[in-house]
Amino acid sequence: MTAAPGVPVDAAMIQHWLDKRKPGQNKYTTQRREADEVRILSGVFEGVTTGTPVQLMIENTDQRSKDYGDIKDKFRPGHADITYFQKYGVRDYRGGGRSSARETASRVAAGGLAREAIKAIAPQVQITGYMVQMGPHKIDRDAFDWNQIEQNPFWVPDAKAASDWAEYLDGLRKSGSSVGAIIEVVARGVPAGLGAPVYGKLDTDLAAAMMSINAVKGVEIGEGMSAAMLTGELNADEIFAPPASEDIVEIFFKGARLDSTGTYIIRPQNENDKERWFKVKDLFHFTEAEGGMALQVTRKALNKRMIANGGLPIVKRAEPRYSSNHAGGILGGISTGQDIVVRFAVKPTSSILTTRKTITKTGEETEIITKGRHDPCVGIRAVPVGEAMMACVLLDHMLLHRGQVGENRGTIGPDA
Ligand SMILES: Cc1cc2nc3c(=O)[nH]c(=O)nc-3n(C[C@H](O)[C@H](O)[C@H](O)COP(=O)(O)O)c2cc1C
Ligand SMILES: C=C(O[C@@H]1CC(C(=O)O)=C[C@@H](OP(=O)(O)O)[C@H]1O)C(=O)O
Repeated sequence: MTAAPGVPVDAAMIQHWLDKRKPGQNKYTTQRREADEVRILSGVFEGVTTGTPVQLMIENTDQRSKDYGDIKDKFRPGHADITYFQKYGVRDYRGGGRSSARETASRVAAGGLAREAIKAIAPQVQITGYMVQMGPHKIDRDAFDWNQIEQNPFWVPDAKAASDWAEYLDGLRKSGSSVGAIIEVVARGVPAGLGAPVYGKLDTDLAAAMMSINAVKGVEIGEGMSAAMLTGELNADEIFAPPASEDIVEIFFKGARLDSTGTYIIRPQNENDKERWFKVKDLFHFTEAEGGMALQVTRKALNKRMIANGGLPIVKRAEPRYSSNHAGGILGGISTGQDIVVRFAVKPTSSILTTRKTITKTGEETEIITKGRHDPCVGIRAVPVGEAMMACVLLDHMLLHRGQVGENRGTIGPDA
């Protein structure tokens, strides 16, 4: 993939996300053991992207083709064996091969890099995925807790669901069956204005990206399919002016810079006054601005010391408020500034230990059971994959937006 030049990145940052997806971490996923260790082959020099293509490598170390020996002339119902044969005329039975979700490791690696690049442009953006349904079992939205997501093997924001699902999936797994799931991915802090009319819609690209993940059979944005049941009044996300205390103050520090230790060196307008130079360590999210660095705070959080240290304040109106988010953060293909909410459904794993009817390559009817090491619910490991696709699409749209309109955008307020 190609990222903008100057994005700080190293293998450990990418590895963090790969570790969320890698197989064999608990009894609820495939028992294939892969370290999924990433190596950066090109495009990064002295800890930053150079702007040339970044090539990453993850090796397969635990493939076991012999597991597929029994089904080498048969097609697994629900997997891609039959369509690959119909298209290419070659039955490569060694695991899923090109159709295997082993490939999703590379998506997560790319997503790790995309996250770092997004951080450099819009540090407030947070992308989080979680499961909202496994088979017939839904989470309790009233019990939603962001802090729970990392605390259980299913990435579920509801502690009770996590323990109920553990028992449910264990039973299914032991019986040699599998089950489908729904994953929700939310991007918070995305600025309004990403996406373009007709051919470059943000929702079109997000839907395509999510649909391209193995086993995905449905994608929804915001209210999604349920919008069909609403009236216009119920679906309207009503718009309100934000309170003045929420106004954003952008403070520009002329000549400020980030030093090699990750410390922001801020200096007052008077360059000779060395006494008053001060250093700020990672407390605030500064962004690079022409001739210095800028910091955005709410009017409420504005502190006099920032101005005393040479910051030049420009007040911007806060974003409009909405009564609800049926739109899922996208209207007319363009982000509204609200949370971007995408859901996708994955089908149950097709490689199961229960007998199913199928045919052979030569057309005889037969039966099949699929042994080997398979995920009883692919939804679990699809969570980091969905997050990665969200990151890649958002980064693409941030760069497209910047290419077309620069940093300008329509600001709602008295001067509009
Ligand atoms: C993270 C993840 C893990 C998966 N693990 C398995 C698996 O262990 N066994 C299997 O048969 N399918 C698995 N799948 C699904 C197959 O890759 C997928 O069904 C297959 O490529 C056919 O493509 P389609 O379902 O998109 O039409 C997994 C999918 C994902 C996203
Ligand atoms: C290896 C991974 O998942 C694989 C996805 C997969 C499939 O059909 O999609 C089938 C299994 O592959 P194999 O039988 O070759 O071990 C899973 O283990 C991975 O995600 O890294």
